[in-house]
Amino acid sequence: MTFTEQLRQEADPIFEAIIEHPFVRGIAAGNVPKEAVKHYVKADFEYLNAFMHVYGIAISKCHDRKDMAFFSEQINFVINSETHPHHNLCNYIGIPYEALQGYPLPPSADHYIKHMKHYAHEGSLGEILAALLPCPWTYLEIGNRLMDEVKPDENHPLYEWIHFYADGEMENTTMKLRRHLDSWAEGASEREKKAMTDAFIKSCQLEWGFWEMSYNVETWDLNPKHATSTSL
Ligand SMILES: Cc1ncc(C[n+]2csc(CCO)c2C)c(N)n1
Repeated sequence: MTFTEQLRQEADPIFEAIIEHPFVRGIAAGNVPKEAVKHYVKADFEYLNAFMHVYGIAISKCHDRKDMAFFSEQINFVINSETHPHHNLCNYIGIPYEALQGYPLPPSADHYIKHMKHYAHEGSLGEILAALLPCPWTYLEIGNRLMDEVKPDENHPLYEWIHFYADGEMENTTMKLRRHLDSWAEGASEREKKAMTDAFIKSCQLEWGFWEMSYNVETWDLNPKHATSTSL
């Protein structure tokens, strides 16, 4: 079994919990509560900014041009393409995308980006890859499962969202990250493999937490003053 196959096996209960999460079930049924979608898009816009920062730091740790090119292509993909599913969600709730940008991250999303930035600043390239991988991998599996289960037609309000994540590009990104991480793991010590596993499993849990945060419209209830600026 490859290293990333082992990671996937260990994280299986979390992947299942994500697929069964009420927000994801709502995407399947085309009836997610609009407040939850609004909360998700606000947080995800900022999450994607943080994700690009992490890719940028990953580039600074690469020695190989092929790896630099991969991360730089991914930054382009996030800027130019990850906006499509957001536009689909904005159309679904009838709110312009621009109105949902520049908000502070709720606690669980804040935790997730700080977790990734921790590995970006303190970790090896292997640890960064492990922290990043659940992002495309969980979405790829959501997309594939919803395509199989729902087989949405163009009248489904979240048709584009589902198609976007079930698309070959998501598979491609996931496979490239996996291959890179698998080859890194071949030369890694037991201690580093443990750190990479920890980074991966926590990112999977934080992916679940992001759906939960959106569905429950989580806020910094007890400390509103500190929630007034984006905390990137
Ligand atoms: C919380 C959260 N997790 C994952 C994604 C999906 N996603 C974000 S960036 C990216 C490209 C990776 O190179 C993908 C697939 C999301 N939108 N929000």
